[in-house]
Amino acid sequence: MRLRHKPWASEKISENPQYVVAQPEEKKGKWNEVFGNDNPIHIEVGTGKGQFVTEMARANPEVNYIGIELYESVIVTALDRLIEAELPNVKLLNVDARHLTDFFATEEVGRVYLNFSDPWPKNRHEKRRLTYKTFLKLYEDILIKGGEIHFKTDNQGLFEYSLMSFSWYGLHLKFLSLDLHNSDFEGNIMTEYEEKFSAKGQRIYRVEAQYQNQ
Ligand SMILES: C[S@@+](CC[C@H](N)C(=O)[O-])C[C@H]1O[C@@H](n2cnc3c(N)ncnc32)[C@H](O)[C@@H]1O
Repeated sequence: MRLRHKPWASEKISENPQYVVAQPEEKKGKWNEVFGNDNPIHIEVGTGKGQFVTEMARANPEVNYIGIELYESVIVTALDRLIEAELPNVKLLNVDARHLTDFFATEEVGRVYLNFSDPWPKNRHEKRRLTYKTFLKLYEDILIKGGEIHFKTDNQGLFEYSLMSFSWYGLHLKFLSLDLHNSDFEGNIMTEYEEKFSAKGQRIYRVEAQYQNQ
């Protein structure tokens, strides 16, 4: 993700706490109160400019979505999208996913989406990959029993690594596709990166990984 310095982003984010939730650690264990219903909560880690969470929220009003993004200069575009969409079932958090357990209680999250996560191809950066074992432990700590990670990427190396990491952790792999756009998967909602890479002819890989802790 190419980052552009946007000095006004911080102000815009703090002016819109109904979309980019301020002090999210105070909402830990209370997200259903924030949304005002008992619907499941699905999170996207590394949400970028927010197309996926916004369109998922529009398509699935019975699910609450939270997009998590580290950079203000990126999340501010997702914020514009949410202001425009006026949907009650989607929020954003401007936080580092390394601290997910500060923001969500045990079994508070129904599903984790990882879309086009940064590949960090160098071995010495393995720990930064969002499918590294320490992240899988964080997701396990906040997901419902038998919860799932739904993962899409165009990056073959990251996909192979992630399949091994999921398997090593004991997750059960389902609906594995090596070419999502030429598969029988229905209802795919594209992310910004997915649109960009598939337009260049890149294949999209997808898998669902389920924790075996029911
Ligand atoms: C390659 S972009 C993909 C964006 C979007 N999911 C898509 O498919 O279009 C990855 C995003 O993940 C964010 N990200 C990476 N590590 C993160 C972390 N530890 N916590 C929160 N966001 C993170 C990056 O800032 C970047 O915006």
